[in-house]
Amino acid sequence: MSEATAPKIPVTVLTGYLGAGKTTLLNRILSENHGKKYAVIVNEFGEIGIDNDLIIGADEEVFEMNNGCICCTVRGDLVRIMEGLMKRKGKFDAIIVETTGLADPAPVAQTFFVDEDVQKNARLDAVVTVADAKWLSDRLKDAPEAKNQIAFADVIVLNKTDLVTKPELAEVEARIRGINPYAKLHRTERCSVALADVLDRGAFDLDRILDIEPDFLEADDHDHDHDHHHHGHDHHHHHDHHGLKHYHDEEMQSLALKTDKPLDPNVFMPWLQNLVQMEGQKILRSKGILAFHDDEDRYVFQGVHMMLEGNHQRKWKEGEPRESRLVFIGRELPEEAIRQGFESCIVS
Ligand SMILES: Nc1nc2c(ncn2[C@@H]2O[C@H](COP(=O)(O)OP(=O)(O)OP(=O)(O)O)[C@@H](O)[C@H]2O)c(=O)[nH]1
Repeated sequence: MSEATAPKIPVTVLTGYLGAGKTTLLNRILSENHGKKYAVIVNEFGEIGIDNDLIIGADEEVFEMNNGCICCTVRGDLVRIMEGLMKRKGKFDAIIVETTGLADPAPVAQTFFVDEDVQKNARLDAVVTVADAKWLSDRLKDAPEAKNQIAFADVIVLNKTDLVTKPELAEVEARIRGINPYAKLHRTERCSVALADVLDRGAFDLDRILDIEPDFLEADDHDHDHDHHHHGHDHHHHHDHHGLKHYHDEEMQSLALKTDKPLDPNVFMPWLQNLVQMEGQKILRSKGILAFHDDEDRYVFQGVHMMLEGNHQRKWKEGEPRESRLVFIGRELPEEAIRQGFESCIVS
């Protein structure tokens, strides 16, 4: 097939606020028996890549864009990775981009319309937003990214229905519908949706997006304004690319910890539980891969506010450095206390 008539590769943008279930959905997609080859691009907030390690699916190629939101700077990265993938066209059936929970999906979606090379070869199939039934209502009050993620969605996976009552679920669904009445919505536990409900939807609706963002198709250059808005006590950073707004929550911090010495599980687990119990309002998200003393298996933990989950994931591989890596994401993180607490869990 000639370049001009070759079908464009569908791209699914997977978004949703911190801890909503994006990686859970991605893993579900990748581990199904779909017979397709996906390229996955992940973008993480925080200095140490942990998500990359939590994505299962041996066959997929995972490209990592680290540090920061997919926005003015990281978008260059996205374009570069996309261009690299296009050179290997035919090797992939589809591309999935998992954004950080703090990314505004608008500039990501925009890349597929304003970058000429990308636009020639790929088409945005759908923006799929995972919404956390337990925490979304709170985040709609204090995180503009969360609202934009809902507004831009073609498909919404309203996840963690197990953590809320029926009336709470109806309430959060009504809030979502107030922002986006159009998206197809699926209520899920552990993101259990049929693949066909999220992939190859042909759902991205440019006209609707132009209603929300009239300047969506304006290619931006480098002269963006930076101004600051105060939303209540929160401080957000707002770029205006010829009218296309996207936001950064400048109070959001990430704290990464690392050690190559083993941790004592009998000290670490109570410390972590106590920490998220006490500071779970400020710590929105935590996760880590841990090497415990006298333990042949890697331990993975995940936290969203004060809720924690953890399990042994697999054996440490031969030659793999037995290193513990953790990240805490939140506002006003008690950094010193966290560092000291962590140090005290190291077996000396
Ligand atoms: N109770 C409950 N927990 C869930 C559900 N879905 C996912 N989780 C848990 O929520 C946590 C976060 O899930 P992830 O899939 O890592 O969320 P994410 O959106 O990729 O997180 P970030 O990439 O850090 O923003 C994990 O501990 C999951 O096991 C659900 O339906 N119910």
